Amino acid sequence: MARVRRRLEKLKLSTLYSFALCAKGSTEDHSKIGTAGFSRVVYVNDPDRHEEEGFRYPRNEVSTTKYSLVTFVPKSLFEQFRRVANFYFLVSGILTLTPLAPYSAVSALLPLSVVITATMLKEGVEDWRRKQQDIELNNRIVKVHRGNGSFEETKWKYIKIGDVIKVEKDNFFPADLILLSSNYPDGICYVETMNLDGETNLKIKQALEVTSDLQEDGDFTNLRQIIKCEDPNANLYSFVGTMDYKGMRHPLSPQQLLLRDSKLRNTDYIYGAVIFTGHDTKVMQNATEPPSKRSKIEKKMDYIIYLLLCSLLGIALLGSVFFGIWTKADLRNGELKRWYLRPDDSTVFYDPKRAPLASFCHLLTALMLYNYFIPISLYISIEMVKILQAVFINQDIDMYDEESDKPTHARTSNLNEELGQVDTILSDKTGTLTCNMMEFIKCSIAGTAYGQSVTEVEKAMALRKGVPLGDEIEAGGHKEKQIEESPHVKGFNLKDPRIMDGNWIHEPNKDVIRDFFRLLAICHTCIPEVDETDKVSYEAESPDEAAFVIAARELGFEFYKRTQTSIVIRERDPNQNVADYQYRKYELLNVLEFSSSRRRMSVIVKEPEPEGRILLFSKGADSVMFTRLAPDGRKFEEETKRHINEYSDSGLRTLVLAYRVLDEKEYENFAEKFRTAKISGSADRDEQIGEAADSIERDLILLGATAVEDKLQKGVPECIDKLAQAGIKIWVLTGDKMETAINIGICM
Ligand SMILES: Nc1ncnc2c1ncn2[C@@H]1O[C@H](COP(=O)(O)OP(=O)(O)OP(=O)(O)O)[C@@H](O)[C@H]1O
Ligand SMILES: [Mg+2]
Repeated sequence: MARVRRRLEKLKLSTLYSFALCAKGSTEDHSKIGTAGFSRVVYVNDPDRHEEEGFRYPRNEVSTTKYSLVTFVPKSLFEQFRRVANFYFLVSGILTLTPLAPYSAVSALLPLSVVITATMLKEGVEDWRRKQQDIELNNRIVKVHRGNGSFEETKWKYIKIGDVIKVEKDNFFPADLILLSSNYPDGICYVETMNLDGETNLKIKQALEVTSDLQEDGDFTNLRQIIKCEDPNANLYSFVGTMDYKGMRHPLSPQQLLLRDSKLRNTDYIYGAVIFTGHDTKVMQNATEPPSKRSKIEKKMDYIIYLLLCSLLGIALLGSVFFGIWTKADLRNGELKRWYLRPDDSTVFYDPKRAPLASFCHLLTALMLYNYFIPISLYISIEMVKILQAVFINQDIDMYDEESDKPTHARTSNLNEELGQVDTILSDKTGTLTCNMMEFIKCSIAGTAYGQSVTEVEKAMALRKGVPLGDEIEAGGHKEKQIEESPHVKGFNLKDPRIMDGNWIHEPNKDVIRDFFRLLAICHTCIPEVDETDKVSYEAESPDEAAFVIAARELGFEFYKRTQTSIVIRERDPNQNVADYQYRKYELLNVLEFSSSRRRMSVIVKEPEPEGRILLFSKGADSVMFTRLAPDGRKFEEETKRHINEYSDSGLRTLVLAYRVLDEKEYENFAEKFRTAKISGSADRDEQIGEAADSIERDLILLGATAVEDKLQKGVPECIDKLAQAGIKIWVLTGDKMETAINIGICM
């Protein structure tokens, strides 16, 4: 559900682009920078100055408990007496203190206090556990700069705004930080945000180029920076701010923001400046007080108790009325026919005129006498049943996963019975139902379809139609030979002798094929990692993009190196020895980042000499890309569209690739507009950036389309089948093309 919520949030934030990896120096012309809306000022490496200047920021100590020592008793008592029955027992308990009580007050108040104490104890224990967690968290250790380049181990709770801290591999960030540098020369680091959004793929963050050379402890001795940024808010995916450093103002984006509760991975260490602490951090801003969940049964129970209460009142009322009438008659006649009804032989009631009063007092007594109607142990026994149910659930061997050695875990026993009442399941698709391991399986280049592998959806459909999965199956509208499974590279399953092993050079449209794979090798935000044997692997935020760079590598266009201002690709000469490489260094001018609302991303690069052209490479959803083609860039439009439809019918995720050559003048115009938009602090900054990007991503020339498969996880179809048999509806959320989604749905 958290992921679903995040996604809805993502949709809402659709206009917030973050053009973070923008490569060109953005430091010029800082007179234009506005800082409207940036009320938070952080003096980096000078934490004491905030107080002197009158800025009050919270401490980094956090508390997630519901109660404190002082509030525990009143607050939890209040919670207890919000339950109807408990409140009723309280009232009737108080009444037993009066002389009207038919029994001693102890016998009414004792059981009530036992019930209340037991429940309060349970609350207290749960809250104590939370407190222990907080204490553990607040006392974790991190290295903080204490002047003269020395970093001292300090407890998390003592961290202040403006501190420079050093976080080491596999540790959590103690507060929200601005990344200053890492052990990598280009200032990148990898972050796992599982605690924030449940995603397991690593995210890449990158420091500003001006700070990324602060590589050693000693470099921080005289460091002075002023960061101005937005106020604390709960939005995990947006951040704007500026950093004044070395006499220049630089824009900050989510790319430099490291969030509390995320974890540093695959990076030895990073240096960061603290900008939000404690309850100001984004993750704490997101934490709402856990609502006390009430199951349907509990709500129904309240109704039943009201009903019982009404009957009780009815019975007591009826009894009292007759008591009044008969008593009056008896007293008047002086007969003692109904001796058992006669009021006490006291002066107050022993008078026929006082019969109504006697009757009223009888009502109160009756209410106390009959209160066993409402069982006081009701809540307790239901609580016990639920605890037992939770124990059974935890021990259920059918719900134990051998692979990960994990049993089920009932985190809250309040809602057990609700499990049987579920009628709709909302689920995320990518990564939840599917493996999130993209495989490049087909592509359409210059109107020709390549790739003969068979997708899961095609197999499922063939099976459904009763077509044997033999030599030939109908796939993608034309007959294809099914090729034997051979061990293949992870992320790459394109099988087509026409383009493999450098054979693409003999294809009629070889120039388009070359541009297609160059685009795949350049237009993305992946980071390469070269090992000792010169083998390249990739880290990517988006698994789709990882599949693209792997495909490009397998076909001889290896994305080899990325700096903030360049991309190097290593091309294998198709005519020559495999070991022969040609290095092509592209100057990276701008990255127009992907966002869910733009549904596309672009990269602007300058080719190496002799061509030296400025190129815009773009990839995105067919719905946005086809409308952006130039009239003379639509040569392969029809075939490509047809192939895309076939791919989506096979349940593949498709993207359209296109490019454009920019002339110098046009680029300069754009670059100026884009730069101004990026460093502006004004409210419509994002629109300005969007507009600038929009103005250049036009008149594109179509190259082709890619098709990537994301297999369903093991057991998903069976599980969904079982759920469907139980009459449970399933809603799946995805950003895929509709046809792809439908076909995967059918496959499920
Ligand atoms: N890296 C990318 N570059 C360009 N376009 C992309 C990229 N990733 C996705 N798209 C396009 O943008 C559309 C929306 O993608 P988005 O990633 O926002 O969907 P999503 O909500 O994440 O769904 P899913 O979880 O299935 O990926 C996709 O249909 C795709 O066509
Ligand atoms: Mg996606």
